[in-house]
Amino acid sequence: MAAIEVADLTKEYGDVRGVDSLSFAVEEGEIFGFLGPNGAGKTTTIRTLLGFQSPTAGTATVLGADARDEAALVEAKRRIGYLPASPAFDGTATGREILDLHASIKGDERSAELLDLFDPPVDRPVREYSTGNEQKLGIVQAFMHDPDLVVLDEPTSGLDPLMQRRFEEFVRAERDRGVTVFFSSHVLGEVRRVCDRVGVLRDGRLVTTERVADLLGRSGKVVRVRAAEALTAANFDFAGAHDVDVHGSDGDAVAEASLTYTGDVNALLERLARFDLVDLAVEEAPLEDVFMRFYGEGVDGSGTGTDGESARPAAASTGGGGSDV
Ligand SMILES: Nc1ncnc2c1ncn2[C@@H]1O[C@H](COP(=O)(O)OP(=O)(O)OP(=O)(O)O)[C@@H](O)[C@H]1O
Repeated sequence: MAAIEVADLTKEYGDVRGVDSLSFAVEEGEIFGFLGPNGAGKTTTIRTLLGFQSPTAGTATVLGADARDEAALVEAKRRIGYLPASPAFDGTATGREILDLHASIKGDERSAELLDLFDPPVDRPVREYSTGNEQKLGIVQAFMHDPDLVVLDEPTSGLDPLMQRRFEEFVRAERDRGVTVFFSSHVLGEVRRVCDRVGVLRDGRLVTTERVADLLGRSGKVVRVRAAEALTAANFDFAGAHDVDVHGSDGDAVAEASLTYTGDVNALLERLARFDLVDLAVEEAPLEDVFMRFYGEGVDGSGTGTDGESARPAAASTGGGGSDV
């Protein structure tokens, strides 16, 4: 049985479409990343899954419980951990009081261990917490009753890089213990390091669900060439070469070129062997480029779009920079 099953799920807020006919499943014991630009419908999906709002159409089950069946969901939630996008803790309570309350409702198998790891200042009232500390308290709360399924809405927003890495290691270790983790994220580096599979949402619709390894494998390699001779774009006019960029031609002692390559690597080496090479680097395509193809306008969702250039304006509109989108 899948830990989460969503079939034709639609949620409308009056005239506003939250999500539209989503169908996907999250298998037990996997880490599933849920990605999409602002307003794509990630939080809507999560809130509908957990029964905080009812779907307009379609079905969702979590640990076998129908999200519309309150009694079944209450039972299932004992085995579910949840970190909302903006945890709304009672600001007057201390972190410890909040965890104690959670323990009285869902149990406490491991808060001591989690507090050692994430270390929010539990003796202070939450209104004095920084955003990151609030997030750390939320992570402790989500995992302290040792749930089978954990649903996390942007769990690392506000965490410093050290804590982000600690969280990533922790989540992978949880997966290795058999815990299912479903989390939404904008941080592609994190998704790449942590997730087994991803679902990509855009405008309320699922553009793809795919294994991260397959996504990267299919997206090709970034190839950088330095040669002790003039190069022109025509030198790279062969099957599998895209986005060719050549610097330095006649008159320069060394010319450089970069391209994205999606073909057979032996054929690439055969081609490159014709040049007097000074240096060669073949790297995995950055996940940013891969996702921009899905996020960008006019991509059909088949996952085979390769026009990274036309997708870039949409990248800017997501407000992200660096590894965030
Ligand atoms: N309570 C609501 N009432 C009306 N519209 C809503 C409500 N909640 C969400 N929406 C709309 O539904 C769409 C999806 O929003 P949602 O918050 O699910 O996106 P998201 O992917 O989580 O975005 P973000 O990355 O910014 O958190 C948006 O158009 C949003 O404006």
